[in-house]
Amino acid sequence: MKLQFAMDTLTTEAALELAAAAAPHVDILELGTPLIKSAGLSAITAVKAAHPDKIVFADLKTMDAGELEAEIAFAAGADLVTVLGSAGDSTIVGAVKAAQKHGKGVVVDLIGVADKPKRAKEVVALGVEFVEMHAGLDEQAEDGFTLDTLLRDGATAGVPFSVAGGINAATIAAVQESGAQIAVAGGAIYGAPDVGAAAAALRAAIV
Ligand SMILES: O=C(CO)[C@H](O)[C@H](O)COP(=O)(O)O
Repeated sequence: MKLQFAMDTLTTEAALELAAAAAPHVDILELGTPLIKSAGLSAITAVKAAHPDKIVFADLKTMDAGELEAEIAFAAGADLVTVLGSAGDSTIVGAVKAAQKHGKGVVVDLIGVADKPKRAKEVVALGVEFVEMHAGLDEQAEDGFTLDTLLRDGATAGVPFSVAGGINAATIAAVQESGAQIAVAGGAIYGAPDVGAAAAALRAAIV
């Protein structure tokens, strides 16, 4: 299972600092949606330039204009971009078209989608690389939140998937057991006093 570090910060400088500390322990460096909104596409270029050996993931969460939004992120250096699963098929197909042009990939984020296994199968048939079984920061803060539903949805979808939803050192083993190809961790790494050590601990928990 690969480890993806979601850098939910607001400046390119902060992202570069986080990436430098975590990079030895992670496979994928994600520029979080707030970072891209705050710093712009140049943040993608800066992270890719600093870490050309890593997969750079631009969490665009595109809902419309799929081809255009994916195109500008790939041109800026992204290897993977996200489109929302609640977007129309034509938006996803547009992003896939841009990915094919650049030899890159599209990930569909299933945040907010009620029937995640059903939508996962549909979007993989449209040509996306994998889906993200995702509970966002707000959903994680709701009473009674648990990762279990996401893990069950991933296991039953029958397509390649990642999981994101507050994964930490205590829960990453369950993510791996669910069959996920990628575990996404944000707060557990960037919120730790020692970012490198936190990333290393998550890596060590993957068997
Ligand atoms: O995309 C996101 C929020 O929409 C986050 O980057 C994702 O949820 C991973 O961060 P965390 O591990 O803190 O949940």
